[in-house]
Amino acid sequence: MRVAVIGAGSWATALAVLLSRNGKEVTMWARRQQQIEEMLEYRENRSYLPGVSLPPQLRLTADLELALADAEAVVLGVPSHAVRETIKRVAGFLKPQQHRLIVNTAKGLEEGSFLRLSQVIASELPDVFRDKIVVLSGPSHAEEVGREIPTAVVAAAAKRETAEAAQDLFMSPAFRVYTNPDVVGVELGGALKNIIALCTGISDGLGFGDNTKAALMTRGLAEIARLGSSLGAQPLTFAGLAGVGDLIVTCTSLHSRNRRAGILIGQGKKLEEALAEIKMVVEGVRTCKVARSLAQNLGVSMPITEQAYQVLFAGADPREGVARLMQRGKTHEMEEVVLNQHW
Ligand SMILES: NC(=O)c1ccc[n+]([C@@H]2O[C@H](COP(=O)([O-])OP(=O)(O)OC[C@H]3O[C@@H](n4cnc5c(N)ncnc54)[C@H](O)[C@@H]3O)[C@@H](O)[C@H]2O)c1
Ligand SMILES: O=P(O)(O)OC[C@H](O)CO
Repeated sequence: MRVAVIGAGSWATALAVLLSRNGKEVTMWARRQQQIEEMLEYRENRSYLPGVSLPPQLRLTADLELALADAEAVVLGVPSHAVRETIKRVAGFLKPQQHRLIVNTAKGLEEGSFLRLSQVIASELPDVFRDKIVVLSGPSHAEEVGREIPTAVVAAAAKRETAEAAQDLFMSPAFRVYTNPDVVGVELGGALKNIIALCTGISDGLGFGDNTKAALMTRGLAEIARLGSSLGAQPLTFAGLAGVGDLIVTCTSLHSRNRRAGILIGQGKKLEEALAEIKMVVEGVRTCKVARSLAQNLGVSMPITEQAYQVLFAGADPREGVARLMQRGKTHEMEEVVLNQHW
């Protein structure tokens, strides 16, 4: 299968390398010609994925039409805020008979519309492409995938054949792909865990310990599942790779940009300073704003997300945010379940 990878950041590059190694004919598109020149010169994406060689057969271009010209699968690897403008441009070159798979790999929610990214993509494409959209998510840092470190992810699509086509495309000895029909849950798990990763980073930056991190991750997963279920996700999905799996990797890995940004904020840096230092996209920041509004609109309780919002956008002291979480009113651990039973 011929593949166009759209974007040339860390994740797009790691996936383009993986697909090339899988024997696919891959063209990777970057919006800046200068980045293409750099990658052509060094056969390495030094800015976003240093230390990983670009296979000689991987083609590179800043010409979007050329990238899509003979592709059958399109893999979108741009940040969430760029998904709509990118798919709008891509749409102009898509042909229903030729382009059989549209894979989104970004993790986020659209500001303003509150849409999941597969919904954003669907809204910009003719109906004939609806069943070709797949979401690839799960615990997968580019730095490790680029080095062929064993990784397992999940491909979610409304149609089973579509998810299986993505599974066939990406599957390799070091990259195991499961399928899942729950697009809503897989997308929300991938997007919302970034907020919790910022929080565990803040906790680490404040000098708190593993107990605090475990509490944030566990209660974070509870509020992810609460919002997800209210939006139609299957609760069990949050126990899978796109849920707890991605939460674990992002909250504990040194590769995580969200966690690293959180550490800097916990150490006293302003949000803008932290983002400038990380340089790469920190999706949890925008997602926090969107998720907080969604939760408020739906009447869903997300106390950790609320405190993250206060710290990121309202100038709250992170230490006081943790104190407010610790001193909330008493509650059951499984309140949604327990309150509906005799106990
Ligand atoms: N890095 C990972 O390990 C990883 C793993 C899984 C998923 N993701 C997701 O993939 C998405 C991309 O993340 P990343 O890590 O590759 O980011 P990155 O910061 O490494 O790279 C972002 C790339 O997008 C480009 N870009 C920025 N604005 C753009 C625009 N308006 N149009 C087109 N291109 C634009 C940048 O020039 C850069 O090349 C995110 O949603 C992230 O959550 C990342
Ligand atoms: O580096 P992060 O925090 O953006 O996380 C990247 C991926 O989502 C991990 O699966």
